[in-house]
Amino acid sequence: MGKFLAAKIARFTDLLMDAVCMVDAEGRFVFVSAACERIFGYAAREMIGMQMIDLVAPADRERTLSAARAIMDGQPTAHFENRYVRKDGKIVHIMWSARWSESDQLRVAVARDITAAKQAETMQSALYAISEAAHASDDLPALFEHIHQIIGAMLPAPGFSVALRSDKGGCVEFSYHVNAHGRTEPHPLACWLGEEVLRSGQAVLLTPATAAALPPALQAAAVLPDCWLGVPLTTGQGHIGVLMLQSGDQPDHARYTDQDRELLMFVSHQVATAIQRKQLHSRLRFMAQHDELTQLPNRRLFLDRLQMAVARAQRHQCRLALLFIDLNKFKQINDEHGHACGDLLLREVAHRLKHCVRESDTVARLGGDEFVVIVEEVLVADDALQIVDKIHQVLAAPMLLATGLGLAITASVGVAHYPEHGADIEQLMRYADQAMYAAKQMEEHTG
Ligand SMILES: Nc1nc2c(ncn2[C@@H]2O[C@H](COP(=O)(O)OP(=O)(O)OP(=O)(O)O)[C@@H](O)[C@H]2O)c(=O)[nH]1
Repeated sequence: MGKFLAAKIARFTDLLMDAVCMVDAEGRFVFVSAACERIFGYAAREMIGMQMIDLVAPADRERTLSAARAIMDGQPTAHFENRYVRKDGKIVHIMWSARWSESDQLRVAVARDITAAKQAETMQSALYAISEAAHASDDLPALFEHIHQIIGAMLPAPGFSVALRSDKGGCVEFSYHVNAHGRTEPHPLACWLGEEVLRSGQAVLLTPATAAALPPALQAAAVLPDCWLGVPLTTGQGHIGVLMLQSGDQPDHARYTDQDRELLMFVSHQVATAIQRKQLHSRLRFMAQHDELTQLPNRRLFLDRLQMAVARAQRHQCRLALLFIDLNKFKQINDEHGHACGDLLLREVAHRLKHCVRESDTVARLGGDEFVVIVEEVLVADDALQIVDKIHQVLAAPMLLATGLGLAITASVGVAHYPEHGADIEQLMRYADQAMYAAKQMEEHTG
């Protein structure tokens, strides 16, 4: 090829969508085609003489240097991918094909900007991962942790919060909150951001440069070197909450950009749907396991809990007590004051029974006016008897119902102890039921 033609071709490389670069043995750019300015943001004259590695994103430097060494050892590379930091601080994803020219002592490389394709791929896999997480997570806290991991793989997210619209009013309640130091109280800035995003329904990007727009009390906090990004969680029912990221003390190029905001907005729809699905699932599960009137565990959940409590007591060789409680003459209350008044009384009884035991013990409603209590870690039989006394006392205190009526009620209580009165749940329940029946007989004779 004549010298004249070669010079012409060199000029045509400016037309290429891909960039052509030449790097010398010391790793400095000696030639860059015009496309480099579009991809890297530096003019050709600025790039010439720069160390190639200085432009590579720090996390990819080691990998890039070892690929460069392999190329210089005579192994041409066709699809090497790494990330560069543009002059404006944005990250670009590049796919390289490169070869070492021994005679020219130059590495000749063609670079393709694959950022858009990479982002689409990232977004696609994040959307898929979020919908998978909605199935794989047992409950909302587990789902939030999953979502934190998924979003943390796309964007820096040492700080991550999900705040949901409170049932009680228009404001937000933090359902998940982690910052770079672990789980702490939400920062006042996070609270403000949550309210602001929910109020406006718009994404908000807070950087130290935008701190002046904040309420004066928060401005000092926002001068920290980190960025905040909040996006609404939107479903068909409107804005159900806010997703917030906090960058932590990151170098400039790791701060959030408008691109990140768009990415998070896009993903947030999937997150909102996943949260809503999980909330609905949790509500359905709660309804299947609890009594609608008193919100206490129902018979099914009680049987599960009793089974587990007996297994635990067996394993640790400790005791437990099972209390069967049946209200006395409850039918009369219904008959004299009406069913609605009976309902209020059952609710109040449930509330009082719960206060007779520890949080870890179970109070359940078997149906009608029958309640049960599982008391774990009972040391001596007397412990359970003290609880029985307490139950009689709390029920005897008149219950001021919403109707203004004050009613007192008594109950018959039967107690079964594990292991003395039964080795399994059937035996224990039979014993407690009989003991309760005996107590009722006694009550009827004496009362
Ligand atoms: N208000 C209300 N009443 C209920 C509910 N479930 C069952 N009942 C009523 O509870 C009453 C239970 O009657 P009984 O088993 O005879 O109980 P009791 O009147 O306390 O009789 P003793 O236990 O022998 O003292 C019945 O009248 C049922 O209709 C409920 O959810 N709400």
